Amino acid sequence: MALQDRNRKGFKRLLRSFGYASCGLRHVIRHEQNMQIHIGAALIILISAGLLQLPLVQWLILLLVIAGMFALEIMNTAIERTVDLVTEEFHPLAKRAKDIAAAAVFVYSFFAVIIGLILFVPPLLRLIL
Ligand SMILES: Nc1ncnc2c1ncn2[C@@H]1O[C@H](COP(=O)(O)OP(=O)(O)OP(=O)(O)O)[C@@H](O)[C@H]1O
Repeated sequence: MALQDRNRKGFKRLLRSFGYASCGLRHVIRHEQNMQIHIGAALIILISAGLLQLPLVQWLILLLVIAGMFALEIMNTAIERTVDLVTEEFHPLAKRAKDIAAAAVFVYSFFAVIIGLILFVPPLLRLIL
């Protein structure tokens, strides 16, 4: 956002903010392999949920988990870019910051997989057995 826009209010500013956000989103989708993997996984999960006709509450849980995953990956990328802006030299604190941001994604992914198993294994077993 241009610096002089920061004090402006109103619909135009809101629209401009959406524009900047979609620019950031496009960047992450284009340049982050992990984000592409998350999108692929989310599509497979949503199609599977449709095929298994999961109940509404389980759909809502899935959507929340998927949205959280996307948002966390986007924040991780923002932290990576910020660290790169501060230094492109090797620095222990740069490593620490990036590793911790990656750990946040890892922890969330771990629990997302557990939630996925809890939601999908019972209907899959019912289908198979
Ligand atoms: N400036 C730096 N100083 C020290 N270590 C760094 C620095 N930049 C990156 N690293 C180390 O390299 C790892 C990978 O960093 P990089 O910026 O390539 O992210 P990445 O693993 O490609 O993440 P993603 O795949 O999500 O883009 C970091 O987690 C960190 O351990």
